[in-house]
Amino acid sequence: MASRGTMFAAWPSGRQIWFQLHWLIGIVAGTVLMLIGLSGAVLSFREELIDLINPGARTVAVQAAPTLLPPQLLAAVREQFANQQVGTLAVFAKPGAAARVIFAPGQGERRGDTVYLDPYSGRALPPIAGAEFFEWVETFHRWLLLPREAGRVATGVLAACLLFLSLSGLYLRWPRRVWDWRAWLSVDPSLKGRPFLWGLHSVAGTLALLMYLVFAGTGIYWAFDAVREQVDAWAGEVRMAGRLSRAGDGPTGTARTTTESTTTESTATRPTTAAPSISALSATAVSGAAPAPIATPRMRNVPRGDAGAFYIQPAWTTFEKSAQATGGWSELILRVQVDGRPSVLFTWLDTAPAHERARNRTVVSLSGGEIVQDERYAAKSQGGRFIAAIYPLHMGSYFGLPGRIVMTLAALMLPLFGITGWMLYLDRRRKKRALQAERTAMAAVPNPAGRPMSPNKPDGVLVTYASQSGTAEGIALRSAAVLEAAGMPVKIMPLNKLDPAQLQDQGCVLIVASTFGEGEPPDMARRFARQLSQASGLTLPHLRYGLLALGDRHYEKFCGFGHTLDRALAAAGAQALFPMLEVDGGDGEALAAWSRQLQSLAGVGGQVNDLATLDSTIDSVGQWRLATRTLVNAGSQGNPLYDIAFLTTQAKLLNWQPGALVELRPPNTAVGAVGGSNSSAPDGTIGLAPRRYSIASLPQDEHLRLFVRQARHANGLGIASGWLTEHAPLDTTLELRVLRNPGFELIETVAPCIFIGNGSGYAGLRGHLRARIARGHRRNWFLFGERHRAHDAFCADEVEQWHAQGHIERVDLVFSRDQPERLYVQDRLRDAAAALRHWVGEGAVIYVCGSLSGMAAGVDLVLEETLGQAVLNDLVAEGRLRRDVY
Ligand SMILES: Cc1cc2nc3c(=O)[nH]c(=O)nc-3n(C[C@H](O)[C@H](O)[C@H](O)COP(=O)(O)O)c2cc1C
Repeated sequence: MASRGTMFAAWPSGRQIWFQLHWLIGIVAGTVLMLIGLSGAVLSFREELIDLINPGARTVAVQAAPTLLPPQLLAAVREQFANQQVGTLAVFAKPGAAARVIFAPGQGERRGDTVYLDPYSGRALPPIAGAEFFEWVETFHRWLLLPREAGRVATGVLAACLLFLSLSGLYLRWPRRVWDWRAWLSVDPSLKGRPFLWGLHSVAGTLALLMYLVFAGTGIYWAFDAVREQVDAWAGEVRMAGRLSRAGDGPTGTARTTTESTTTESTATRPTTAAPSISALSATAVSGAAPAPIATPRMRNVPRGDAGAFYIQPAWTTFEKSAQATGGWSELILRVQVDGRPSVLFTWLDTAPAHERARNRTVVSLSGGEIVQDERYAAKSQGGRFIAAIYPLHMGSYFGLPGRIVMTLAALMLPLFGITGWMLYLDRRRKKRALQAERTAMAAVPNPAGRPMSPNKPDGVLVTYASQSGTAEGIALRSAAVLEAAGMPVKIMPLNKLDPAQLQDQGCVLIVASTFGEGEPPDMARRFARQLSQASGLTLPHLRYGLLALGDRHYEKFCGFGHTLDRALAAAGAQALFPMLEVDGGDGEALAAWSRQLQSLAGVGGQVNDLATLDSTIDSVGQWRLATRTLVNAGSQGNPLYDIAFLTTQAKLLNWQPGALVELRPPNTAVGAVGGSNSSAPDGTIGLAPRRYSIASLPQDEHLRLFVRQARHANGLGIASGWLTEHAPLDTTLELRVLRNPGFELIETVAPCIFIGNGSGYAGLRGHLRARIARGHRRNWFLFGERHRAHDAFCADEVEQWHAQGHIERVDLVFSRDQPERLYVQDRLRDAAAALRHWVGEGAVIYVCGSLSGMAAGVDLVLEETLGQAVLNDLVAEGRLRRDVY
């Protein structure tokens, strides 16, 4: 058993570690990032959406009269909202644009109310709808609805995760043809399954990479004080005390627009205004240390003044003069500062600002009306401008509307990522679980012949695999199990545990290798591939090898790595046991060919059912109760055939595709019960290896039905079939695994179908027939063989009834021993050659289920005779000849 230990994966390579981290972080953080992306997309057009919901609520009809100036507006506010403290007042030069007041928050409130004012009269406009929703979205986007500090760190960590995912994703998808744009940006829509998802995921990632780096970088900047301070310091942006109260420029600064600043990119010049009337407000109304109108962590303790309570006319006049001297303003926010010397802070944009955060800040003393600070965007250093651009870069508004659209699309793509990433992960997990089950099954199988498992012995086989997502590994494991079951000494190990030089010691090696990237080896096999390409003096004259290459024909280099291996082994003098087999997706025919090769290598017959379903994948595993068991061929010359039904209490298990298989492992007691033993099992099988049967029912039947032929040997009944048909008491509960059977699945088509089979093969055909009938497809031809009508016509009643009802167009039941000469399915098919050609000409799909040697081989021959090899090849290539034979 020592050789089994080598089945487990070797130490992962650096690339595999990156991959593991990528999906781990992707799964953990990706889900929240999806929501952050969605909320960001909603916020990016918040202003437009609010205007859409509230048409005209933030603009009034343009009048010839001048608009009120801030002192007048504040007076109007004071009249209408006597009990409220004004936090900030925003005014806009754009004609008709409403002014906006944000009041200081009340006790226990996070944010004060927002009121829009008619700029001509100062009258409060009706409240706008939807603002609260956007605030909620913003709270989620910036703090995940957590308390601010904790939320800020949490979003910062998520931003760091996004950065990691973007960079590791870039590394993992780095194409070999770096200069070919297609390698980076095209995804073939004809790909299916995992390759398609992978393509979508990586191409979308490439497209959005730059935007994600911006999202992540800006997010990290806002989240962590230390980072921000460091970046500010590099940029030479030293914060002055007064700067702490910058309106609308909080540390996170994003999406402040509705409440504190504006995204308007208006270049409108300020309209002509009349001389302001002086507010009658008294300077004695100073309210000292009012709570911060809009508290941000760093602003919390800075006292604020109630702007409405101050006589700000002198300060306004000074500001006006100063701003007009440099061309005027397009929008401004004013706030009274009472920490230290009372002053008014004007945060404002020029008439043609570079972007929404190209702000100027002017602080004017309240008492003397002189300028205390005047910080102009135009005078900022490169570093200062860079810091100011962080928010517009995050929003995309730095590049105007196109930039905003691009960033919004990138944010919307985060869910696409999350979903494709999750799908890839779930697919991988499903495969991993299936593989784990295979490994466990392998580990449980005793060495049947009791021989030492030395692959170095001439009759020993080394099975090795190169797999990215588990398909090749699964096939390798099942291949090894099959060879073991046939009594061959087998050793299995992944290719990353092998050194090309080690092959010199092997007599026979079977390799199952998939292709990844662009015709490249899977990650796990890169080292081996590199060593092989460098091993110029490698000679392997004693080695015989069989190669199964997995790939997808939609890729330019179909089975590229398989070909690389094949060439290298041949060049080293190794002998191919058979020409390399290529598997495109779940190509049942290629796998059946591999199965036959395994069978001939092992020198056994009768095990092809296990082999032909090498690429099966598990749909479900669950407990089923053996409910009924009926002998359906009493008096037959053949072995007894039982119709067996299982029931389950778990409704979710009632889910499979027609053509699916069920796998069961008889309990240990079955060996004793049927009187067999591992080593003496006459069919070369090993005791408790799993057995597979076609499912004859559909999920809507609410039971799982099998037709099981009881195997009889000189020393007793077959272990599984004997247990199932005779020894297992009714109501026994056992675990069944339902497996997909890709090579035999029903094709969804209105084209005609021909169903050919014999014996217990009826089970596989019955599921298909039932499904076709349920879907209203009547162009079905059923051609089936058994021995005697008197005893073996177990399916005749229902099939003839379906025929009479018109569900099956043509039925041929062939009873081989009911007439003097033996007559089989293939003979009837030959007689019906003209009809066969006609049906195939109409696009028919042919399903064959039943015995391999007796029936399927004969049917193959007739198909070739009747249709010709070329048509037969086409049928196989198009997946129109589907077989489940054993
Ligand atoms: C990202 C990616 C790249 C692939 N590149 C190729 C290729 O270049 N040539 C090819 O024939 N198949 C290619 N395939 C298809 C795989 O080889 C195929 O799906 C195979 O069954 C995977 O087996 P595994 O699960 O053992 O890795 C690619 C699949 C993916 C997901």
